[in-house]
Amino acid sequence: MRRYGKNPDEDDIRVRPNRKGNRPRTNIRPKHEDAAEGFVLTVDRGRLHVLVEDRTIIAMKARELGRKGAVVGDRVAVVGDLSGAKDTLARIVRVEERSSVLRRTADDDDPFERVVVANADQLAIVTALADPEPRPRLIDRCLVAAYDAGLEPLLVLTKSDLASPDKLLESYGALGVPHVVTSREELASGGAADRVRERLTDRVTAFVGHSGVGKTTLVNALVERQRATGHVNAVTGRGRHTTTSALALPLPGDSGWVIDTPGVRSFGLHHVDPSRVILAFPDLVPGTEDCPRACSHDEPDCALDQWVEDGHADPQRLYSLRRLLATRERREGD
Ligand SMILES: Nc1nc2c(ncn2[C@@H]2O[C@H](COP(=O)(O)OP(=O)(O)OP(=O)(O)O)[C@@H](O)[C@H]2O)c(=O)[nH]1
Ligand SMILES: [Zn+2]
Repeated sequence: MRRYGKNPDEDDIRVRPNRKGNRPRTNIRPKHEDAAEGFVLTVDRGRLHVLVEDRTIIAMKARELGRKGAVVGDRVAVVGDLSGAKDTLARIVRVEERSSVLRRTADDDDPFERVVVANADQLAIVTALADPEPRPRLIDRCLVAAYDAGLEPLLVLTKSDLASPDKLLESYGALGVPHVVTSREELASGGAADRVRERLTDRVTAFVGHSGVGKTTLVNALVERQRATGHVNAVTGRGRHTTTSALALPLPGDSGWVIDTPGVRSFGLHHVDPSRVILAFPDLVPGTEDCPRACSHDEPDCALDQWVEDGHADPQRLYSLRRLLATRERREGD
């Protein structure tokens, strides 16, 4: 986490080295030098549950944060009563710079984007092979959200005791997305959790999935404890938006974080920029040089068609990219 100058006589404007080595950035020295570092575990009706050292404390946003909110996965600076004792309330005075931001909109016509999880580096997309039936469009939309946010996707296909994963895996073959297949038997033996955990080591992984796919069952197996009830907000009522509060759970032995998110019916992509999605297809990027300005790569003048026809890349890759991009255009519902 960031450190600030120890000498109070130092200039107020500090230049901090930046990893990319370009534009130097200035930072006003923050007021709360004595603040503790915290990690947001969940948000419950405006109250944030924050891990400070080994205690979970309840905190609220300080007014000085303005409209900027803290979400699950955020690294924050907290002041006030940090004892974690009953009925104490600390204040979050700063939200540290995020390494990633997973967003969704309630639906595609909704311009209001919600930050779902901060600082995740992987998105586990949980899909049942049956009961409920897989929804390839929802998977595609989650993939687009992952690529847009710079998260590595992981397909977790549950309930293989009910149906074969072959057909689904075939349609994702060209995308090269890593996958894990689990079944009821493997859940019982612990094998499923072991294999999924291998993919989670030392990472922050957000789990998303449609309701009923077995996400909670799997997450509980991964973290080896029953989740305390009442942490995750439920649907607030008909016609209103579902509260999207996720819950961060540590993996055994501090080997990473699982961030469980409430079941989703849709994954709005209003905010997605196609020029970021193509970055997940580095093999196709050189082919976009002759594209018209602001090409969506899913339009008649797109240069990728000719480029792929000339043999520079696998046509299946372009097909997959187009399929993903098209999920932004169509209505949701399946
Ligand atoms: N046959 C079979 N059933 C499973 C498997 N994994 C989970 N289930 C069952 O699927 C049902 C739904 O599982 P949950 O873990 O509650 O699903 P969820 O995705 O968390 O759903 P929500 O809580 O609604 O978000 C439960 O009855 C589980 O016992 C599996 O691998 N095979
Ligand atoms: Zn193009």
